[in-house]
Amino acid sequence: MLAIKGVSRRFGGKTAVADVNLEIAPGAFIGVIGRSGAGKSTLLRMLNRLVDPSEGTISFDGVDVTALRGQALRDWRARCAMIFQQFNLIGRLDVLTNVLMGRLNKVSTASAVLQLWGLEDKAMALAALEQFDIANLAGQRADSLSGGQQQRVAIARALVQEPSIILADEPIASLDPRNTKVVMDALLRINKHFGITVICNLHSLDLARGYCDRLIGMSAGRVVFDGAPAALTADAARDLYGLEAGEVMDADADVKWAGQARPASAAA
Ligand SMILES: Nc1ncnc2c1ncn2[C@@H]1O[C@H](COP(=O)(O)OP(=O)(O)OP(=O)(O)O)[C@@H](O)[C@H]1O
Repeated sequence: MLAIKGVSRRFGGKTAVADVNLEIAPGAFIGVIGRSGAGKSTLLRMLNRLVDPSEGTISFDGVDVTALRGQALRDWRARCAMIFQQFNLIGRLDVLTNVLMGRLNKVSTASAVLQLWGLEDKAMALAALEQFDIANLAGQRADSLSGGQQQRVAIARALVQEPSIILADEPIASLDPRNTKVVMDALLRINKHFGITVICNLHSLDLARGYCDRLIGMSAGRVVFDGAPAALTADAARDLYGLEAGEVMDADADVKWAGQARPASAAA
């Protein structure tokens, strides 16, 4: 169980996240939604300690992760893998080596520096690529891939970290609709097939409704909605997004997703 208690983060005089209290059960697929600047990225980045809270605590299975230092902090970051909008791959390296980077925390420092990967690690990395139908790209340079392929490599890299939680910060923001679906399906597969908790910041309300089983709506740093997608009425969504509502809401979204938890093609 991930427990966030009284967490706030200020940058100078600006409060990015204000007094957030949440409990997140293992195996959830959470969508964090809200307009630009609502505090979604800051919240996610605090969970794996890329940013430290100004106040409050974050604990996982009873361990205070806000107090971790050194190796214990590195171990937590490995358990709490992050996926970014811009993929964060090493472009000049091949796909397999990029995925193996997810094993860095599991091998000795000497092996990591010399990039001496064991057969088991390589097999694991290849298996992860196979999960997302891109094992055939293992030998290609990462920067020769399309955005959707690169994001699947990043998801495979996260998977070989053997994480308990995957944090995805706007993972589809730079992708076209076809690749958006491929990447969201990959995250759904990670969640349903491997039971890994996924917490995903999403700009599109339609996607959040379609893929997530719980939505956390943020506004001006505060959590203003927390519930099942079906509980987020069109009026509540308009309150959450204000002037951006038209941009993020499909006019027929309520109808489209009514009684349909997630896209059938995405089933694990
Ligand atoms: N490192 C920083 N220094 C100063 N201000 C920051 C920093 N990071 C975030 N902020 C501010 O905190 C607020 C919340 O930002 P955050 O990026 O968490 O929002 P967001 O909901 O993820 O927005 P977006 O959807 O545009 O990414 C914004 O006003 C932002 O300008």
